[in-house]
Amino acid sequence: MIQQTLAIIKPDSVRNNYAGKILSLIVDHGFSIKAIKGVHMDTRDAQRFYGIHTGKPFFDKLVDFITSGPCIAMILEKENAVDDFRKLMGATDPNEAEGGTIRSLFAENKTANAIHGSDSSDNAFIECNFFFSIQERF
Ligand SMILES: Nc1ncnc2c1ncn2[C@@H]1O[C@H](COP(=O)(O)OP(=O)(O)OP(=O)(O)O)[C@@H](O)[C@H]1O
Repeated sequence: MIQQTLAIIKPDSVRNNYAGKILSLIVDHGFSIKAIKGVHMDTRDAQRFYGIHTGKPFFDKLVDFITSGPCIAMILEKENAVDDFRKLMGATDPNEAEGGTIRSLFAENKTANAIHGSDSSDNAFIECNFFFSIQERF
């Protein structure tokens, strides 16, 4: 089934000049970039985007990090996009990420971990609409 997912190249990747390499990996793995834009989230945006993690011990650090610089937000499309992109990202902690994944190659640590991808098709729809106005539901 063709799906869309929301990806964010996080501020550490932009700062480290890894965005181009990450975009190439994404395209080489068969994802079409349907929409793309630079975003610099403020604290309110970040608290809303990561609302599900409110109250967790890492929440404030996560909000500080994601607002620390510009990101690149994208809608990616392909067959089975949500799960396939999670595989391409690798585990949240780069020390546990499988070789060849974006996080194994480019993440610094569990907070500065290079990339975000939606974790379900329902969340993909919500997250794509957070950054872009989309009509069609995949
Ligand atoms: N135990 C933790 N310590 C520090 N940061 C964490 C921890 N767990 C999650 N995070 C941060 O919160 C983000 C969202 O957590 P989540 O569990 O949704 O991870 P993920 O699905 O692998 O990553 P993402 O949502 O960014 O795609 C993670 O990417 C990471 O930066």
